[in-house]
Amino acid sequence: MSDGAVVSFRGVTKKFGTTTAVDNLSFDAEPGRVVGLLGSNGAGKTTSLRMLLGLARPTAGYATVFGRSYQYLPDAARRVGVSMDGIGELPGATGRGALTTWARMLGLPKGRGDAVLDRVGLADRADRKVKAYSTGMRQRLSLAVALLADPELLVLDEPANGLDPDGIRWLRDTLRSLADEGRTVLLSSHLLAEVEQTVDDVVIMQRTLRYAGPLSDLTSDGAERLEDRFFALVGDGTEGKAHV
Ligand SMILES: Nc1ncnc2c1ncn2[C@@H]1O[C@H](COP(=O)(O)OP(=O)(O)OP(=O)(O)O)[C@@H](O)[C@H]1O
Repeated sequence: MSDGAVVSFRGVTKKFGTTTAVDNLSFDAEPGRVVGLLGSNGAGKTTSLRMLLGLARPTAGYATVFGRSYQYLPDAARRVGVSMDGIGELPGATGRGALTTWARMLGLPKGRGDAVLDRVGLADRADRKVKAYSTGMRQRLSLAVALLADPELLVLDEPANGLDPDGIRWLRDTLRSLADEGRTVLLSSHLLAEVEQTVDDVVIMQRTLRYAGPLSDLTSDGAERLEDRFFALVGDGTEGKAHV
């Protein structure tokens, strides 16, 4: 682990029966950086994030947050904000109601929900039922839940999915300002064009690690596009029926 890494993967492998979803994955996420975990559909991104959060057990290797396994990290639910399908969803509640419930569970003041609703641009739709939200509004609400406890690390699984161009720009600016505040953001995505304008560092995986480091090193300071480098590293989509 490098000194002070917020997230570390070391030789992480996950097998589901005879399928190897993740194979010997190692990388670090450094403080104050926006790190994009990139890969085609089925590359193992969500499985990797689930292992980081203690939701799946590695077959080999280990992943840590702030130097510890998530399940042994004191105050983990406050220090690590998570946006991932199936986590924090309360479709029968209103946006405000869902955040109030989560704030209570995290031992936070009730007003905290309104603060994050404002930050994600949902204040004027706070009293609508979540089940009536569009996909983009659900993404914003999910980020609001992740931000509730003012976490040092955000782990976001495909946060750009379902956002319109305005939403993508909003997400980019929001993630940048979160990193400027000293937070670390680890996000997964297969939307290369959006990621290219958002992240500082990239981790490209296709079951195994293909690249980890600054985006600028990969794209020769803008001379090459991320998409071209991505396909050179993972193949053209025929391997594992990749689709990006
Ligand atoms: N619980 C599970 N049981 C069996 N196989 C699984 C399970 N979870 C994931 N897999 C398999 O592991 C591989 C990696 O899946 P994963 O969801 O991590 O990929 P991903 O990169 O997040 O893909 P996507 O971009 O499509 O969400 C796939 O082949 C998937 O079918």
